[in-house]
Amino acid sequence: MQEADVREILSGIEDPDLGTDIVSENLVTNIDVDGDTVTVELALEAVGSPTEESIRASVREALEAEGATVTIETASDDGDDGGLGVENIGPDTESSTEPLPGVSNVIAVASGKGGVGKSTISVNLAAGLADRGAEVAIFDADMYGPNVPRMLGVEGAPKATSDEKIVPPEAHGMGVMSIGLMLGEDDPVIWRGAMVHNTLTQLVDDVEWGDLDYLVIDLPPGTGDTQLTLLQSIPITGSVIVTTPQEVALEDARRGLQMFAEHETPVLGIVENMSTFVCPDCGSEHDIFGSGGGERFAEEKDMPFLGAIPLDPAIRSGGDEGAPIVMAEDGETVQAFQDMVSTTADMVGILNRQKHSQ
Ligand SMILES: Nc1ncnc2c1ncn2[C@@H]1O[C@H](COP(=O)(O)OP(=O)(O)OP(=O)(O)O)[C@@H](O)[C@H]1O
Repeated sequence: MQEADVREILSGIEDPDLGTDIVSENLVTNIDVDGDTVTVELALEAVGSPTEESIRASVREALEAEGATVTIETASDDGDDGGLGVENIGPDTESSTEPLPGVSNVIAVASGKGGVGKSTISVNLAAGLADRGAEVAIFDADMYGPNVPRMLGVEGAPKATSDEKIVPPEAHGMGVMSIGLMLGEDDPVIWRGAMVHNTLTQLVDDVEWGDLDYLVIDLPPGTGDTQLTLLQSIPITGSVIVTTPQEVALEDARRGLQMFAEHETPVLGIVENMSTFVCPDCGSEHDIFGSGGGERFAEEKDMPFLGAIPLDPAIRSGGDEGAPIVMAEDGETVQAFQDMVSTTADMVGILNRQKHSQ
């Protein structure tokens, strides 16, 4: 088999989302043929995305059908975009700077309104991605309610390296950094506000994140200065907007969306949290905050809907005990979170592949 034959075979494989073949899309970044052994490098970066898994599987299948022994490498395999000689991929191509070296994707989780479950979604999204083998860290930028350490069972102050970088503590295989780990519990809220401008950007820069597939950032609720500072200072791949089905929360989500639009930050989609409550005693369904509002909102705004998470006391207890429910064995709530993780990773993949094909 020659390189040209491999290219020919691969040009018969279609990207299920973009509708183009993976060769014209520039997804195939290198082909190496040694007798019957073929090594293909693909510019796939969204670890945990079922669609990207299926593209890998199609490549393998197509080449194996021609009798080749196949190795597939992706940009994320060595945690280092440069390692494959792949240039100009990933979310940072347009900005040309890479403020967070070694970080492939930055997902910001936002909400217009407090208390809608933004931290819960951030923690379960991050843990779900890590569970699929991705290198993940989570940054809790919510200085008014820094819940992430508790939700992941992290205590104590982070350590520092000799060159004064902060090493985030680990939980469930993820690095966890939080303003909450730097602040005393009794520090006044007004002081927290004053810290924002000075420290937030620096804090992200000063942390030794290592090579990451995903950095998940739990933004403070609302659409104010803090959020803007973060959006301006970090190359965000895309944001996840969390809302409840309730009308007031949707109104705030609209404002959140406006903020992202003004800063030209792509939105990955909308998550509806605290959707239907299934009574554990009688099994009947109750729409305590309404239902379907998030999905309708996503439709109205022509945004992807990333999933509906039920109102389930097990989510709260998992959060209180430092054990994100997405990692539990089974059940409808776990499945709802798993689906949200899949759809979000798929959306990250689409954004990256779109950029790559341009
Ligand atoms: N789907 C759910 N079912 C049951 N409890 C939930 C659900 N989502 C979140 N909670 C609980 O609601 C509370 C608030 O959630 P969380 O802290 O994630 O919200 P938040 O939007 O990040 O809040 P804040 O605005 O304070 O940052 C927590 O106790 C959490 O465990």
